[in-house]
Amino acid sequence: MSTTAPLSFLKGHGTENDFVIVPDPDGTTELSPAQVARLCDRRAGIGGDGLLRAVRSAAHPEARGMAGEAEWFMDYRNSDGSVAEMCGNGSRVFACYLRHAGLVSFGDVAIATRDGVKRVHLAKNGDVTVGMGRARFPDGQVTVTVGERSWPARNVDMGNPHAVAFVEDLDHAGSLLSAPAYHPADVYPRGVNVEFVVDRGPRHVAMRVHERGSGETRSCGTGACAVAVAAARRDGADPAVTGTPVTYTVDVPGGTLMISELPDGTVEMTGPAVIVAQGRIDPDWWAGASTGAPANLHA
Ligand SMILES: N[C@@H](CCC[C@H](N)C(=O)O)C(=O)O
Repeated sequence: MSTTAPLSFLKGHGTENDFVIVPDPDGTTELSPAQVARLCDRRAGIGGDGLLRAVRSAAHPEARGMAGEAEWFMDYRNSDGSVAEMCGNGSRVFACYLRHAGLVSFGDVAIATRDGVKRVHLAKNGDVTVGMGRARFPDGQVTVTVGERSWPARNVDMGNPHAVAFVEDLDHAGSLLSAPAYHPADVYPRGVNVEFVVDRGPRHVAMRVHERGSGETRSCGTGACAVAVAAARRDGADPAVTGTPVTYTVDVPGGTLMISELPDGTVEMTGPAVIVAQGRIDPDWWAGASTGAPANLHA
């Protein structure tokens, strides 16, 4: 069901991965892919790399089973309206929204996501730490290509799929206006997020990312985790073997994330998150957005 009622919204970002936030506690504002794309449109809408709908877990069929553990479900969508399993930066911004709205306090909060319950810690200095779960390394050799250049990529699953390519220069990834090609073509049946990585120093890397469903973004939390664990394995570091955590500093165009892999194999991500604005959607514009009237795209 699509709503025609005016919506309230907020806008927030984590290391400049930015989101439209739609509070919908009772789960009555189901958004179609076209409506999400309109809201995320940077010229004809509010603008964002993605959208976070905040629904009580008990009120959402995908989250009802997690309601005992996590009161709130993060219904994440990419800016093209597609659904993704998980969004790392989104989970930090989502927790920040819950605190901003007075729904939780600083400290620990559990959030239901399509990749299960995530434990988040909200520090008073603005940093937000998320327990991202374990990285998985699906089998398969992958090659990613941009223009004339190709690189071997590590296949990393952080709840959502990532291809991590170590490159000599981040500029070699080009403009990233379109999605990098990958081979074999059937390795990611539901698409993939592609990270390009260079070394900056000991356990310090920098990356660019092309996100499935959103294009190039200025940060990707699941991507930074995938990059950190891929870099650790490349560097011969495995906390499960040594029994000590391994931490990488990951620079993204929009800031810096700290990623730690713990001896139990779980990954933690720490970085800033902020709410920057709130408001109401104009009902006339929303009626047009809901009926599919043409938006003023790329005017
Ligand atoms: N920006 C996100 C990832 C969002 C989902 C991704 N585009 C996908 O389709 O898997 C993050 O911070 O993790």
